[in-house]
Amino acid sequence: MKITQAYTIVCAPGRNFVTLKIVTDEGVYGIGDATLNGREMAVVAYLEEHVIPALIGKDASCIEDIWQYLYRGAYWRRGPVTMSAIGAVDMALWDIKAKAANMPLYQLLGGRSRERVMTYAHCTGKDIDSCLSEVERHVAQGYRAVRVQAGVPGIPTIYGVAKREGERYEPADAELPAEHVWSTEKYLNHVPQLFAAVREHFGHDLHLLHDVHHRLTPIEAARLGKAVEPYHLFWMEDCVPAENQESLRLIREHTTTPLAIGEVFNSIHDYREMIQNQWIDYIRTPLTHGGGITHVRRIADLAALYHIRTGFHGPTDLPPVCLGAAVHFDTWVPNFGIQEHMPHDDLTHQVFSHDHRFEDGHFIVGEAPGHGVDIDESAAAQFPYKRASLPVNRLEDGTLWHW
Ligand SMILES: O=C(O)C(=O)C[C@H](O)[C@H](O)CO
Ligand SMILES: [Mg+2]
Repeated sequence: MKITQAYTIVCAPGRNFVTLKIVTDEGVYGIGDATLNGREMAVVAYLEEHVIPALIGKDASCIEDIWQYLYRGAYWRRGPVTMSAIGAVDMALWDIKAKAANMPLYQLLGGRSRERVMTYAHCTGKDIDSCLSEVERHVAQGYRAVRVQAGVPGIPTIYGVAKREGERYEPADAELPAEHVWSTEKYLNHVPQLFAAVREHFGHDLHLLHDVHHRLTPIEAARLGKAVEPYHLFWMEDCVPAENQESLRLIREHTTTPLAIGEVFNSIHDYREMIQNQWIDYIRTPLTHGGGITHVRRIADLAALYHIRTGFHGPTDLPPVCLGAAVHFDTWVPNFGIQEHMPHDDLTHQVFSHDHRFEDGHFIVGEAPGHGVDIDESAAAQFPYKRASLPVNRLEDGTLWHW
């Protein structure tokens, strides 16, 4: 089964998405996601200039060899642009293989390990009270797990909190990066109050998650982890930027709050030290940014040796293609933890169809061959690309701060 054609489709039904379509001489095609939020066109250029020309004529069934060719065979390895490009190819090839075998992807991966996939929703509010209403709304929809983020008194804008009540937040909310102000002290004093209020109103059965978006130093993260221990979070996410993996050791030594990390990691090497030292509890890399199913499966297998589970990134900036493939992966992977779920809006669903369904806080995988997601190219053409950027952060004295 030879690859005869491959091309990218860039569209912005509400926000930017990059899709790779690979077509074979047998008429079977596959779809892969190449969306790297705020850096979309860098991946398009990498695919069009360096990957697609090398794919034409290759045997689409040789997923492993093509992966090795694009990764091991490249002088410049790793990094989000390269790994997202490889991820898109890999996802499309698994889609093709599963369609050719007339199987849903999860069957090809090894079959189901569970009936349904637990998800967590985003609950945000400008203050604690509006956050509590959002939690109530999501619990009424059936969610068993919620990520809770609230505005902090004295900080004008907090990333990850919707601008208006009942809305989603948009990570890439301006053509050029907006500038936010950050105060670690105000944040650290406020978050424990938020979780105390949520536990007081909703009891102890609901799973609670929180995302720090890399804003803390290791000792500050240790302080936050300890402070929220009475509210037993499901996880505290991305509490530090982790170029230095060893920083997780310090946090781990101080707190029993479980730690999730890695939505910006792209390779098993970004995790190796922290997995082998058991400094984390959940891996976050989505299939797109981690080189696809072939590579993320290896990270998950390494993690499983140390009781570490998956908790894939799934905001609206990852399109239904990535989410659809993730639902198959989540249905199969033995060490599944949870799946992030930020529902896409109607515009996105005009462009992408999917076969999985959402029920009672869970995803149920579909039975259509492949990963079950397709793109309507003429609908996509109605929504052209628009440059959009994530914000930057400065401390109150103007110092540029971490993501
Ligand atoms: O969903 C999350 O956990 C996020 O942190 C969202 C990210 O900030 C967003 O995807 C950045 O593109
Ligand atoms: Mg996050």
